Amino acid sequence: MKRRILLFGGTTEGRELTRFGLPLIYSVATAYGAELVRGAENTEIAVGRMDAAEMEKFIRESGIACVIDATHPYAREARENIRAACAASGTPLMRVQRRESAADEEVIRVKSAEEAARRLEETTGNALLTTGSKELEAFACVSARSRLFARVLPDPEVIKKCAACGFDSGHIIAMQGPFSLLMNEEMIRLTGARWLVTKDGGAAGGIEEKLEAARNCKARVIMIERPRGEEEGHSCAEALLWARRILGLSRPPLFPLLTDMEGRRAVIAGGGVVAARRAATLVKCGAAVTVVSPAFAPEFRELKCSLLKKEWEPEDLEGAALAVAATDDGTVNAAVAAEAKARGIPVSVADNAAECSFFFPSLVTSGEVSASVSAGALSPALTRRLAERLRSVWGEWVKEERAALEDKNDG
Ligand SMILES: C[C@@]1(CC(=O)O)C2=NC(=C\c3[nH]c(c(CCC(=O)O)c3CC(=O)O)Cc3[nH]c(c(CC(=O)O)c3CCC(=O)O)/C=C3\N/C(=C\2)[C@@H](CCC(=O)O)[C@]3(C)CC(=O)O)/[C@H]1CCC(=O)O
Ligand SMILES: NC(=O)c1ccc[n+]([C@@H]2O[C@H](COP(=O)([O-])OP(=O)(O)OC[C@H]3O[C@@H](n4cnc5c(N)ncnc54)[C@H](O)[C@@H]3O)[C@@H](O)[C@H]2O)c1
Repeated sequence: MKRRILLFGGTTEGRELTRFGLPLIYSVATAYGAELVRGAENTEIAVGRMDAAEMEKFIRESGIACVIDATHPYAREARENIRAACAASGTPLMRVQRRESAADEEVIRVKSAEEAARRLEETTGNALLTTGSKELEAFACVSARSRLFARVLPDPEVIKKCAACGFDSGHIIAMQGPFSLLMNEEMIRLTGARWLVTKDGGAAGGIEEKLEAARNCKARVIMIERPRGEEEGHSCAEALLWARRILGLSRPPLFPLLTDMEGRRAVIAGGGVVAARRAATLVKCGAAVTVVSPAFAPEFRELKCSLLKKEWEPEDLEGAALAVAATDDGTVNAAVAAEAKARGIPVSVADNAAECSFFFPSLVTSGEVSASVSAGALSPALTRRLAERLRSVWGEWVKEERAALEDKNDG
């Protein structure tokens, strides 16, 4: 049987992961969620909710090599079922989750939809609920129901549920996001909302557009916080790389963007063997290399670069054309990556391929003639082996081809 990835989606991240032609079974709760990924290459769609036992059976019977859980941060039950099914069937699992949105003092933060409803009950004025249909029952306790407008997905089941919760058609906005700032503003105006209720869905959930629209329309925001005690998930890029490595899938080759580093500042965080190897490559390319680290491997003695004996700090990236994060501390590497990206400096992160804005190549040189080897960041060990073979012949080949060209020009 063909080995495939089981992707639990229904979110922006889930949809994003259907774009790469991975062999997927895309599991989604509603027909509407399925509609959104129709036509995705290599993707079979499974509609409907499953409990843990059904998931385990599905995994065992469908040739599933690994599972990606990209369900909504609030879909706690689905997440627990997925975790249990993977543990029971011994299937590798990666959780994909968007980052939490930044705090805003103006926002009233609550723990649950029920608490949001209680807060609304203490207030007056219309409210636009953008928390989705699953949460609607919680708002049934609000006595003046005509104050409430529900923005939900245009799915027949969802509309039925709205009606069951007492929302008549004049109080339902059935539409698929993402919603722009202008659309949010218009909906707040149309409904005369003085309150906007939202979950903390992170950037991909359109939270920024909601918050700004509310500010502009002078509506107050009630935000339902994410369930506590939950670990941060991985990014789509990490999941993509992880799944490709597990299934041994290829990808289009990386495009080697050749850059003139002569005399330009390159900053490396970390002073171990990986840092030394990268420093050597950059020095060979004529870069002015600065290495920041509390300690340095012996390899640095031979290298012409500036050594700053201290822990890395953000200011170290000042004026850099290129950055490399190669400490043995993942938190420091992540901080280097974030700072470089904020400053628009390309950065390679030695312990996390998914966070790289460029990949450090294996460079094979003879004078100014270079070849760059890469295994598409899928197997650095393969890259290294191939580069070593090429290095053993490269100088000779360059010499021979130069001579052949000269013969041709002479003759
Ligand atoms: C080419 C080279 C340049 C250099 O480093 O100078 C290089 N890695 C080399 C060797 C190497 N790296 C590793 C091993 C042990 C592997 C094993 O044992 O299987 C070996 C082999 C060995 O050492 O023999 C471990 C490793 N590497 C990365 C991760 C993290 C991850 O993938 O997420 C981990 C796990 C770390 C951990 O466990 O924490 C990530 C990256 N390494 C890259 C470059 C980037 C893309 C390369 C491409 O496009 O193919 C990429 C994706 C990002 C980046 O760093 O820019 C150099 C060959 C030098 C030469 O000979 O010329
Ligand atoms: N991409 C690759 O080729 C590759 C290969 C092997 C390992 N790795 C990854 O790269 C990392 C580095 O590998 P290594 O073998 O060079 O490790 P290492 O242990 O030899 O060196 C780590 C260096 O980081 C420095 N450091 C620690 N905290 C620092 C801080 N706050 N600021 C600045 N420097 C700090 C240490 O002083 C040390 O010099 C590993 O943790 C591993 O995850 C990458």
